[in-house]
Amino acid sequence: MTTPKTTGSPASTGPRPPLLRLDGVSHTYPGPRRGTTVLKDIDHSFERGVFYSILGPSGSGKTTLLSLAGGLDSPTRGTVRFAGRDLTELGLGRYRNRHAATIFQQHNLLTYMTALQNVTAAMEITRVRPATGSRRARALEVLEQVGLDRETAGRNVLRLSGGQQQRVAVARAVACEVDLLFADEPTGNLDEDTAEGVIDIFRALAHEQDRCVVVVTHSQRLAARSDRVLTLRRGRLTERS
Ligand SMILES: Nc1ncnc2c1ncn2[C@@H]1O[C@H](COP(=O)(O)OP(=O)(O)OP(=O)(O)O)[C@@H](O)[C@H]1O
Repeated sequence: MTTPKTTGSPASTGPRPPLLRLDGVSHTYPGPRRGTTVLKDIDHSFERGVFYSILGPSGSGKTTLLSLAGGLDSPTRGTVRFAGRDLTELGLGRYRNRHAATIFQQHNLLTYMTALQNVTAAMEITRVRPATGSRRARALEVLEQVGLDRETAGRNVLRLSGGQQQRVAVARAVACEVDLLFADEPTGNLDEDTAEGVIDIFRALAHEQDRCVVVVTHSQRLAARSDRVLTLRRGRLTERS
């Protein structure tokens, strides 16, 4: 998947906009009185080639931030821009199908499909054309990378353990070859070795394939292996120097 090189008029020659830019982003969930404001006036850029982690206490709004950045919801105030284009103008569905993949805490796998079919179906939606071989072959390769062999790949996802389902979700997002990959606690259900393997994949996506990877986590270990550590607290996002 490629990022549009320019925005605005074809004649524009200014510097390239950030891959993802949040400007004045605030988010309030409806509720009694004025509702609950979870995110407050967040300004931040996410760039290619960088693996970010976002830490923060439970309930601080990490998942909310990820859902706005991943185009699953729109902020109540402010803008989210992909390569300079407002997501509402680009279309959230189009953004999710072409440019951003999210690994959810609940995996969100299609439960009537096998692990392999979950990966190939997502590749079809994002129109991935592997450099060599078929989508099926590429899907099996990525599943293998996350430690799932052919036999496991051919099983219905409901017949997999929680950790195996999590790995299918990681493989599905990786195989989509989009510019931005978001993940909510992607190593939460995994043993140490498998978790390290998943972190290795995220690092390689950022550093070798120039993608942007943003991971929400409670794991200091994962954060220590990311390039930039952000902290969300009381609705504000700050970067650890
Ligand atoms: N759909 C919703 N409607 C109303 N309130 C919500 C909704 N989703 C989340 N919240 C509230 O927003 C706040 C932030 O939730 P969020 O899930 O973003 O936090 P988090 O930092 O990801 O938490 P955790 O680390 O426990 O997963 C919480 O107080 C939560 O109860």
